[in-house]
Amino acid sequence: MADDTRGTAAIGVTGLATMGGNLARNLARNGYPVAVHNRTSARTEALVSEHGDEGVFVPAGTLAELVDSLQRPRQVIIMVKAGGATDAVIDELAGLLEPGDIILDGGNAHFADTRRREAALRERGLHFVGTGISGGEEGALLGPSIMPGGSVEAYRQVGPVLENIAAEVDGAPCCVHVGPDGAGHFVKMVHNGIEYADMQLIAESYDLLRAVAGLAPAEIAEVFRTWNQGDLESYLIEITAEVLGHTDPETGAPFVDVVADRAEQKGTGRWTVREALELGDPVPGIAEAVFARALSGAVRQREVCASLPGPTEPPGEVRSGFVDDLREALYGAKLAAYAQGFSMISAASEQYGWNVDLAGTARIWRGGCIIRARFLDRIAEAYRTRPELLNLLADDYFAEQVSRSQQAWRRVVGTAAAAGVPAPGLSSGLAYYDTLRASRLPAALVQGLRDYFGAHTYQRVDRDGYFHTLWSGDRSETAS
Ligand SMILES: NC(=O)C1=CN([C@@H]2O[C@H](COP(=O)(O)OP(=O)(O)OC[C@H]3O[C@@H](n4cnc5c(N)ncnc54)[C@H](OP(=O)(O)O)[C@@H]3O)[C@@H](O)[C@H]2O)C=CC1
Ligand SMILES: O=C(CO)[C@H](O)[C@H](O)COP(=O)(O)O
Repeated sequence: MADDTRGTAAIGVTGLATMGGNLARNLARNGYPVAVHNRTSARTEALVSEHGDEGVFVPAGTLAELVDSLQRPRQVIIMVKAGGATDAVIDELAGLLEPGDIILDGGNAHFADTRRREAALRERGLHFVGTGISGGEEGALLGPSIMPGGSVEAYRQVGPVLENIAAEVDGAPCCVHVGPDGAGHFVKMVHNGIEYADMQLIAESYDLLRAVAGLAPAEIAEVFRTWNQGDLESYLIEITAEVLGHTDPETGAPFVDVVADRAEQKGTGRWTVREALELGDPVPGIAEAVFARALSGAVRQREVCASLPGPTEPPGEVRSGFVDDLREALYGAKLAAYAQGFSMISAASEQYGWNVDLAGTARIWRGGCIIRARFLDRIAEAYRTRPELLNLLADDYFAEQVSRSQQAWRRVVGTAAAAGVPAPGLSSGLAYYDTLRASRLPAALVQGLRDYFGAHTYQRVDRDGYFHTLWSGDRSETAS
């Protein structure tokens, strides 16, 4: 296919489904002649026939043709299914490329796979740039948020292209070199974890507005539209209003009522929680969101438990101000979820020596990506002024914000419990906040119990060292 165009394309894209096809168009629209390839060539042909007038496309029937059509050093973006498919494409490409060429994986790869791939390709003289890309179909076309990892040298070459096709906020591209090897995919994984938490909190708020305040979906859409004018302004709040305002054309029912109430997941939320457990850095809001999806899909368990009793006292009159309280609770819980995500990135950065710039991360999430939100400006500012900030909620601005919200947040969690409406995200966010601010935690008792049954020892508040009480003896204390 590509004989007459050999060596003419600036960059190649293989994998032309939703994301890769639109990313290729984005490159072409920005003036880059782009070589395009897909395992099933019908996709390549469709892309060129439908969008060939948007720029210069060089169709390739095979990966060898794709590589042949690229200027040196070659740059190839892979946008295929994560996992085995990505390995298969990398293996084939690596055999076709030369030292100094760059492979960029823009799929949702696990960062550990990216570390392995980067090390293996480095041995062969190839650069591997594991890159988080967020923004879905529209973002890929109009400007996503781009989170590239890999070496500084590779970024020097491919970075300007990525910055040109990324979303822009205040004149700055939503793309920054996140750090070496798997840093880009790690940051994208956490982005998705926050995405899970954020959507769960929004869903709980919708549920409360419906079950407690008695509003209809179209009315709730209006509430979200109003909320989107203030501190909560974000892409997810904006599209919540769209989805809730939509009516099923077939039945005339609210769209949200004809969709099965079982949330699916591809895995990045689960990965986030698993990695947080490994790092020992807690992300309860993200974990609750992952578990809430799993529980929604536990259909048989839900069936056998469906007749269990709910609150025996009828819910009282809905307080005036409940909707405002809920806005505050949602805001506070969202801040807690973002605080957890940033803390986790910071922990991984230390563990793997990535030196991730948290302010830069917040900046590139301000546009293009699914979790873009007005308050990311403030998060960027918080980490810019205090890069060593241990928890976002300890930043002066966010401490003030959350202290404004917390009383309403408590009322909402209490109302949800009294009404029997599950609110795991809102509740766990509040527990996270209260745990962080507690002067003394019951972890002391946990330590005592561990020592009682397993001689696991404990530390004391009044002197250094580890101690054990002879629980089944005379209960004297020994230093260990
Ligand atoms: N969809 C989204 O909103 C987002 C997706 N991503 C990530 O981007 C990547 C692409 O996503 P998306 O566009 O949705 O596409 P899919 O994840 O649905 O993957 C489909 C693409 O992968 C190709 N493919 C699958 N198996 C193989 C294989 N063994 N060898 C070669 N090619 C293969 C398909 O080729 P064929 O046409 O021949 O089947 C097709 O081009 C994924 O890693 C995804 O996780 C990232 C951000 C957002
Ligand atoms: O990467 C994304 C956006 O940033 C995808 O939309 C995300 O993978 C969706 O995940 P899931 O299917 O698990 O909800």
